[in-house]
Amino acid sequence: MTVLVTGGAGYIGSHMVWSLLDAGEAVVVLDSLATGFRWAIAPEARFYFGHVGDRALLARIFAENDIDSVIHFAGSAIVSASVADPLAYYENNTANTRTLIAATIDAGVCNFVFSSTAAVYGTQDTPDPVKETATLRPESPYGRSKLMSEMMLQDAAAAQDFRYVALRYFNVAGADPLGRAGQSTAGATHLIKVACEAALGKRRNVDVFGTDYPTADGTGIRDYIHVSDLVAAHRNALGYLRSGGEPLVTNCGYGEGFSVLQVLDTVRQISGRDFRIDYAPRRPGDAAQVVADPSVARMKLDWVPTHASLEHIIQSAYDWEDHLSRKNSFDRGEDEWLVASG
Ligand SMILES: NC(=O)c1ccc[n+]([C@@H]2O[C@H](COP(=O)([O-])OP(=O)(O)OC[C@H]3O[C@@H](n4cnc5c(N)ncnc54)[C@H](O)[C@@H]3O)[C@@H](O)[C@H]2O)c1
Ligand SMILES: O=c1ccn([C@@H]2O[C@H](COP(=O)(O)OP(=O)(O)O[C@H]3O[C@H](CO)[C@H](O)[C@H](O)[C@H]3O)[C@@H](O)[C@H]2O)c(=O)[nH]1
Repeated sequence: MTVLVTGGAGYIGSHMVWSLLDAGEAVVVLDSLATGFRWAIAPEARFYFGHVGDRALLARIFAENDIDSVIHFAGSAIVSASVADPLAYYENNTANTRTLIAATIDAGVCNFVFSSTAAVYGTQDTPDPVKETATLRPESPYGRSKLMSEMMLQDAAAAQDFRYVALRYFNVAGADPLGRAGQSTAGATHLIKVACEAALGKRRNVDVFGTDYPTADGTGIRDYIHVSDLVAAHRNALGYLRSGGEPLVTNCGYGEGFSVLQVLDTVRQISGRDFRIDYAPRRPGDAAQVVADPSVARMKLDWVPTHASLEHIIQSAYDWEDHLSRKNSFDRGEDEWLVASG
């Protein structure tokens, strides 16, 4: 049995591929390399260069491989970019996901794990950890594009022999403890990566977006989850579906929130380096506070996080950033050649 991982050249997908291979699974990756990297895909995985929206390519991939499950990471993931270009987000996150769901069902494959997001919740009435049953008020086209995909999955599962787990990730950060993968995104906007880059002198400063939120220090609060724990939740989701589990939507977060200023202080402590901080207006589409209630994942998926510490997350993100700084230009040249040659 083989697992198709879309977006397997990206940050989270590349960790997933390593984890599946570690567990003895066969893995096929489909990625357009829009934001991912050929070198980030573990060599033992079979790689198809192309788009999730390409129905003919999907049919070929299903025909050429003994796929029993799909894990769908491919997508566009930046909240502010979705505000600037909403239709691009509805196309890549909603329309292309529809194509993939249809091709998966056509191929007779019935297990589907989907990358959803805490951005489906938006700001809630209370600062309590949010449950899956909360009222959904996405504040950005990104959140809405993912929520529509969840709805398609729900409707498809009601009508077909098709089951899914939608994992609503909170803020994913950190890197593979074995140093094989990490977040390499060019022009990254995620707070922990941005702060590690600043600590290493790759950025001039860090902007704090909003100091007037209704939180203890006025800055946004998020639930940061280590990428290895997130990937473990996907492995459990796969096991759950393969043993006949019913469709499930569940949070993936720890249930503890940290403010932007707390994160920046921790990056300073761990790196031992100071960097410039500027206070800036709120970023469009951002919610004040988003913290998970993780009880459904614990109960239904037997998910037991083992990396739940902000210091540990930041240490691994910083180590990866340091590693990236030392990557030589030969690697970059090789990657460009592979993109050009497809
Ligand atoms: N990083 C987070 O904090 C976070 C939080 C919640 C949800 N997510 C979701 O997790 C998924 C992975 O995010 P990531 O942080 O690894 O992002 P990423 O940009 O590093 O990875 C996305 C990968 O998908 C590929 N891709 C994009 N569109 C494609 C298409 N149409 N066809 C084929 N490949 C395509 C990219 O080249 C890239 O390799 C996304 O769906 C994102 O919305 C991420
Ligand atoms: O340079 C920066 C970057 C971020 N922030 C702040 O830090 C917090 C976290 O921002 P990120 O950009 O790291 O992450 P988001 O919360 O915007 O979004 C991330 O988590 C979401 C779920 O909560 C979505 O899933 C989405 O895919 C993913 O990008 C926010 O309060 C943001 O305003 C800053 O102050 N300065």
